[in-house]
Amino acid sequence: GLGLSTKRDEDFGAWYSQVVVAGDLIDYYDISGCYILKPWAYAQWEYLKEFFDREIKELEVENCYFPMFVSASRLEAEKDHIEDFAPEVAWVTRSGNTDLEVPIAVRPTSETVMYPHYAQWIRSHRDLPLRLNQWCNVVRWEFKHPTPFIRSREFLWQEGHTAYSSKAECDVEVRQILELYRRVYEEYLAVPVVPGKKSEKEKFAGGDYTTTVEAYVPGSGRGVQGATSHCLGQNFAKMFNIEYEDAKGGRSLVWQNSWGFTTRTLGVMYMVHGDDDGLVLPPKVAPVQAIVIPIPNSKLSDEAKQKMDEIATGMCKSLKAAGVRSKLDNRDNYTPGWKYNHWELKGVPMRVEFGARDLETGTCVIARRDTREKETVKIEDLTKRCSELCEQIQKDMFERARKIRDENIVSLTSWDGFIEALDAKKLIMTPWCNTKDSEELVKKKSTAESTGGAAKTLCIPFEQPALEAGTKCFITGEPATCWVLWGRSY
Ligand SMILES: O=C1CCCN[C@@H]1CCCn1cnc2cc(F)c(Cl)cc2c1=O
Ligand SMILES: [Mg+2]
Repeated sequence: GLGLSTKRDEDFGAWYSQVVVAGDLIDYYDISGCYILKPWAYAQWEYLKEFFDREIKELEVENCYFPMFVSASRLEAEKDHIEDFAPEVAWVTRSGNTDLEVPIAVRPTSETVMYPHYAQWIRSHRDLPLRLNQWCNVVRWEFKHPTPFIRSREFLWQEGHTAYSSKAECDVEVRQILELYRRVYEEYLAVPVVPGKKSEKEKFAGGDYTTTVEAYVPGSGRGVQGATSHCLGQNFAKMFNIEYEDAKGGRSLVWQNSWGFTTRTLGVMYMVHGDDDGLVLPPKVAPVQAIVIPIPNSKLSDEAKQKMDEIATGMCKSLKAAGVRSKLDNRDNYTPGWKYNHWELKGVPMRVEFGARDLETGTCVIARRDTREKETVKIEDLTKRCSELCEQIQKDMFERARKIRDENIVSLTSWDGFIEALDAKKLIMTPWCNTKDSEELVKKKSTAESTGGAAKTLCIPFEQPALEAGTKCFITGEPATCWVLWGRSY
């Protein structure tokens, strides 16, 4: 299309940087790693937020808001918790021309902001469970190459922080939230994900275990962590002395979870579904699902043109009434061709073309953005057809992405072919002994034997293929205890 000068399969990174601007999602900003989320992107974030917020409220989570500033003393409450994160903490050191006595950190995540107050608020078992969530921004001064939505120095997210009196309750909630993240990806973004458990090396070190939903980006062949739901165990309860008087009058530490998803979700969707003509939005998150474009021609009389406009306006009205988000583009300063290209770049799922001939035949044409298929329908059937197509397109986009994802996962039982598979943009399932050393070894070997970047474990899928007795780990030859998914990742 007019907007993109790089083809997706030519240079995926360059294509992506262009498509997020041509699709009117972001504008670049004069501070590296920071981006402006324009309304077309923000509306999509709101659809995800609306779904997730409604669902967590069903789970009796309450929203709140904590300050974005963290004192150094609190942030450094647990040295080893933050030592490897320290380089990415942003600090406020002065106001105006006056240095602050003590620098203040900008929240990179809110455990150290919230948990001193959890310790104050939770005194008795009657104060449990405590289930709080906040929708906010966080700042992490990343040094890896920034990528819009995928890796930025400030991003929007939700962070849930819950406290229970038993590990069993935590284990249940961790998976309830992870299922909501799976639905965000598979039901809203039409992106297939692999739910699983992070390895000891890849998990959140401050927690007990981390669960994740892992997506696959065909254009780069990389895996990408989609969202995380951690069981923190009692680690933070010990760190922040969050203890309570239990029903038997004894003292107990709480058990905690924390979970989050971010605006990265949108970037993953753009990468998975976009094409050489721009974004391709799943209807569930498309701010406009059907764009109506009347195509008057010069031979038409004024009253005929007027008639066309009235009918097109009527189409939008009845589409909206049927719950299809529609918009009329009857601007007279752009040609139909320009408009087709414009709305294709933005990824609008359906275009309704209404031309002079259609005026006589009482028809219009629906053009699908995902498959480019066109069909002519009677105007009185338009609304019903567009509603059906919203569901059909959503389903077809998901199925197509899942087929491509499944075709790009290979199984290997030895190191042979591992590098070739990575270089062929595949993810790799292998039998594994599940040790930190073996994961270090794969990282080292994949760095040494290829230039495309190291491989890491993405997750130990909850859906485990059969593991025959005596199966060996693909890298150490030790007895394998599970199947694990490897890949290069963002
Ligand atoms: O992933 C989530 C879901 C939502 C709530 N938080 C957890 C853990 C966050 C890990 N993490 C992630 N990044 C961090 C960056 C930092 F600079 C510091 Cl000081 C700490 C961290 C850090 O703890
Ligand atoms: Mg990080």
